[in-house]
Amino acid sequence: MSNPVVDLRGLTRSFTQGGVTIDVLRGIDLQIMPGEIVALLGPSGSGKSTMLQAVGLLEGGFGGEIAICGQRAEKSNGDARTALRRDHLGFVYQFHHLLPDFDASENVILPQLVSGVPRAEAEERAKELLTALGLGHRLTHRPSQLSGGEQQRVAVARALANKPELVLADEPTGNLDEATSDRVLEEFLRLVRGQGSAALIATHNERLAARMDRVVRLHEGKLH
Ligand SMILES: Nc1ncnc2c1ncn2[C@@H]1O[C@H](COP(=O)(O)OP(=O)(O)OP(=O)(O)O)[C@@H](O)[C@H]1O
Repeated sequence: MSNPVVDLRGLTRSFTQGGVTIDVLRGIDLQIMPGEIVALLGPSGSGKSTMLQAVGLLEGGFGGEIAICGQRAEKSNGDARTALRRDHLGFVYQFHHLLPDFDASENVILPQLVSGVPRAEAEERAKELLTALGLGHRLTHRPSQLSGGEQQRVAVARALANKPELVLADEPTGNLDEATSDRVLEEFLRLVRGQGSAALIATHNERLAARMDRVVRLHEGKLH
C-alpha cells in the first residue's frame, strides 16, 4: 500500500504574545492518501492557516511529527525541506502572490524551470493549464492586467504546474465574489482530480467543502 501524502502525528503549535501563551494546535492527527481531496473547515482563528503552514513546511516551531510522502520533515534541515516542497507540494493562497513583472504564462513556467523541466515542455504545460482554466487569451497579460478571478486562476495553474502529489490551498477563492469563487474552485477541483493530486483546502464554505472527498473540522486545537 502506498504512503499517505501527509501524515501528521500529534502536531502542536503554541504562540506566546505579551506573556500569554495560546495553544492553537493541541495534537492533530491527520493522514491524507494519494488523490484524496480534504476540506479543512473551522471558524476564523481556529488555526487553519497555522496547520497549512506546518504541512507546507513553511515555518518551524511545531511539535509532533510531519511526514510528506513518507519522508519525515520536522527534523530535516532547510535544504531538505525546500526539496520536499519543490518535489511534492503546490500552494494556492488567498491572495495570489503572483510575480508582478512576469506575465501569466511565465508565472506558470518559472516553477517548472526551477524543478528542471525543459523550457519548451514548461511552456506547453503552462499553455495547456491556462487554457483549461479559460485563460487561453490572457497568456501574455501581467497580473495587474487581469481581474481578481483571472489572477486566482493563474495562481491555480502555477500550483498545479509541477503535478504535485499534494496541493495546499488556504481560502483559495476567499477574496472573490461568490459566483466567481464557485467557478474557480470547481475548475481547481476538476484539474486536481484530473491529474490525481491530493489536496488539503482550508475554507469557511460548507457548501464547497461538501463537494470534496472528506471534511475535517478544526475546533479548539483538535481535528474532528
Ligand atoms: N505568528 C503568530 N504569533 C502569535 N499568534 C499567532 C501567530 N500566527 C497565528 N497566531 C494566532 O493563532 C490563531 C490561529 O490563527 P490562524 O491564522 O491559523 O487561524 P485561521 O483558522 O486560519 O483563521 P482565518 O480563517 O481567520 O484565516 C489566531 O488566534 C492567531 O492570532
